[in-house]
Amino acid sequence: MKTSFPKQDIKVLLLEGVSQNAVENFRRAGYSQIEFHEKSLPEAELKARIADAHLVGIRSRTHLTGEVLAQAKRLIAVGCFCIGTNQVDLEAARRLGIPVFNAPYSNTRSVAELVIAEAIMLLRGIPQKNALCHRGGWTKSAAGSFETRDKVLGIVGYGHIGTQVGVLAEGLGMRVIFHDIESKLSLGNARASAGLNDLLERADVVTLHVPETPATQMMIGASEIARMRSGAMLINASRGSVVDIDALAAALRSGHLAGAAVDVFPIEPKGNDDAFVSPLVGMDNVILTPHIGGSTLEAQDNIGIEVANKLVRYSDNGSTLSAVNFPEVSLPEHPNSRRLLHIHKNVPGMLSRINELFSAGNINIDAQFLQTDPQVGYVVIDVSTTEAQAVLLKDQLAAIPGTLRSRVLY
Ligand SMILES: NC(=O)C1=CN([C@@H]2O[C@H](COP(=O)(O)OP(=O)(O)OC[C@H]3O[C@@H](n4cnc5c(N)ncnc54)[C@H](O)[C@@H]3O)[C@@H](O)[C@H]2O)C=CC1
Ligand SMILES: O=C(O)C(=O)COP(=O)(O)O
Repeated sequence: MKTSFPKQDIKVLLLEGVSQNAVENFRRAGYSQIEFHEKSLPEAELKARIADAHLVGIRSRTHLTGEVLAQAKRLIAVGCFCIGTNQVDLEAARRLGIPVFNAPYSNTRSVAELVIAEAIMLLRGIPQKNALCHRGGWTKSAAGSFETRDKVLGIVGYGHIGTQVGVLAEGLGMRVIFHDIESKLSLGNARASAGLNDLLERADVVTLHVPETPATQMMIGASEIARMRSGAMLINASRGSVVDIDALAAALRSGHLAGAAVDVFPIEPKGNDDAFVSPLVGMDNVILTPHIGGSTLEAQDNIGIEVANKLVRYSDNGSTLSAVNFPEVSLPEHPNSRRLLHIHKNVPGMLSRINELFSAGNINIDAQFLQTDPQVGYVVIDVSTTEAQAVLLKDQLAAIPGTLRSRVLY
């Protein structure tokens, strides 16, 4: 499909070492201006690089704040090559008419496998035994070592990852309980707990799989940790903001908790050359991993394809299917029509003002797709007209008060 704005002029900015599959997908789709960075960029450089980018791809480390997005004058869409979208100011993006996409499933199995491996390791006391062996020590003892069979695994956040952890844990013979703010179908023999406190009081191992939201910030603080069973273990592969890390360190030091596995931190290094600092450093009974829950080659390769495809589809066709902050429109192609996009504030009378333009110009609408959310309306209009007339219509559409964006797609 030949787009009205030439694809070779569309600048794609990819950060944080997203999979080369993404680069290849963009190239295959005809995009040639691809700027690739292995790391996230310091804020000043990010603002400079994003200023003329049309599509940007990030992972969990790059913060697209309202201030950064305000610099991105040409940005048409954001791709989060991960699950979490808390690093993007989704409201600011929506107000600017910028849809944000992510990969909601591709790395979930990788996280679930890591969590199960960690549960086994923690229950056996392997982190401290391993550390001691490396220092020339030897603790051949069964004290503090347990099988997973019959132990209670408490899952906080029973979504895509939490449910998979539950299924794998039941395969090992664990008893699974979960807590979620939504009512959820139990898989296998898993049972909903009577609330977070009930789960904390009953579980031998607690694992966190909630997104970062205002409600989950510091969800596990000193008083929640105090409720956990003496000798219990905590696994956090969700977000660093969910756990009060100082309270966790104190509980591990005092021996109230026997161990922990932590993959995500309140402050994480920008890239592999930067130092990692945490109150948990140096504790033998803690497994520390550098936010690699979703970092397997399988997951990253699939995410590269999935998110690049979503960005290409929006850029080529206007489809916003599975956008996380935007009305979702999935569109068939009408190659013999011209396609116009109009993104606007969702205020009364907008559609009639749009349609007046077409009837005034005596232009037949071949197809029209509209979706709204409380803030934004997104309408796609396919019309039989010349390119020059489509450009004129785009300018007229842009002049309607409340317009956020208007484009001729092809
Ligand atoms: N360590 C890593 O590399 C990775 C970390 N993650 C993190 O894991 C999180 C979870 O991922 P998914 O399971 O795919 O998300 P999901 O959206 O499928 O599941 C999250 C669940 O948490 C529940 N929830 C939300 N707020 C809650 C609250 N206040 N209390 C209790 N439950 C609550 C939701 O209802 C939902 O069922 C992501 O948001 C991301 O932050 C995801 C992938 C990789
Ligand atoms: O998918 C997520 O939400 C993750 O936390 C993984 O983030 P990453 O792509 O490894 O920076």
